[in-house]
Amino acid sequence: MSKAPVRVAVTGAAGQIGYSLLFRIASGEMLGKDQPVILQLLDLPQAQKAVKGVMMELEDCAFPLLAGMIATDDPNVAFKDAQIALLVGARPRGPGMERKDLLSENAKIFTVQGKAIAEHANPDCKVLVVGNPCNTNAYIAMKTAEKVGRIPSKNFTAMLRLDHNRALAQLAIKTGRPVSSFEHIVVWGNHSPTMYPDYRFCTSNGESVKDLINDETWYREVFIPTVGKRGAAIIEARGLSSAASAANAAIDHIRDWWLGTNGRWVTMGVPSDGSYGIPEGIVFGFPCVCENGEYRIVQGLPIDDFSRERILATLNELMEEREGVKDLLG
Ligand SMILES: NC(=O)C1=CN([C@@H]2O[C@H](COP(=O)(O)OP(=O)(O)OC[C@H]3O[C@@H](n4cnc5c(N)ncnc54)[C@H](O)[C@@H]3O)[C@@H](O)[C@H]2O)C=CC1
Ligand SMILES: O=C([O-])CC(=O)C(=O)O
Repeated sequence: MSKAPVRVAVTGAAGQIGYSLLFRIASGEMLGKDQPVILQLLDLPQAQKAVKGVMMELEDCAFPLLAGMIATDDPNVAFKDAQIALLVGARPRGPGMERKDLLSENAKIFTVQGKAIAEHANPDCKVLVVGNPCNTNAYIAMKTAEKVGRIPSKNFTAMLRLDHNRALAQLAIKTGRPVSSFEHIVVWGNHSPTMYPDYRFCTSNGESVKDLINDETWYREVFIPTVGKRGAAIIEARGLSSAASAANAAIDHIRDWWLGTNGRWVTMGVPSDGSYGIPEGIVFGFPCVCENGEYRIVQGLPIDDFSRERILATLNELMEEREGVKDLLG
């Protein structure tokens, strides 16, 4: 017997990430090739015509797993009974803008959507915030939802997976080894240039990547800034922010959370439970493993002086962002 469809809400459905994301969800790449889905698409009133166009193309793919879809500009309708909510819709960064510039503009969206999720979504809804600044937007949605109290706070996550994937790609290029040979990369902190891609635990076919590369200057002066500033480099090159790679990372994040990682580490932005001294509730990139639809922060990793400094820098930025939205949260 076929499985009951899973309701997946996607905001910003008419946008460039939406255009890469929706087709892959409908084809089964996110929840599995035997899992039907119903897409619940949210966008602004002025984007409804474009959403209809995307739905026409989804129809034309004749995806066997696409069990239904709706388009709406009402968050209460979009999140109704959703088991997964992908919050993509927000204004993206243009050339020369930093993520901070987006903070106040996009923050309001996430109070409205956090409340709508809390009131209408499935009580175990898994939320991934992609729209930037994604860590703080996830924090805003979580805090707003906490006032209603139906959805566990730990279900509000932010997308650090693109940074994780970017770090893997840079290591593969540097060593000439396949991406699939690497394990145990971590990207700590904020999805911003302060993030800390940490290769100290990373192995390739069981060998230490740090020893293999054996070049601390490359690590500190090339690898870390290349990964941290990759978003800006894409904007510079394309004139638009990353979209297909962002959609791919969103698929990876939810797929691993939903189906498990078999012990592999993945980076997820999750509300801190106090691990590694990160204040509770701050949405922070941590190494996680996923099993049975739950994630768990990998514990007990040693933090040396350099790492402590980097982790504190990205934490301080997140604390400032939190301070910046305090008034919105009442
Ligand atoms: N966390 C990450 O790694 C990444 C995050 N991003 C972020 O993802 C977001 C979306 O990027 P794109 O798809 O390229 O942008 P886009 O401008 O192409 O699309 C955004 C869509 O969101 C819609 N939208 C705006 N406000 C909305 C609201 N209140 N409710 C529902 N829909 C709304 C717009 O109408 C538009 O259709 C941006 O914030 C961008 O910075 C992008 C790449 C990576
Ligand atoms: O940099 C941006 O604004 C888009 C983004 O988050 C990324 O590509 O990492």
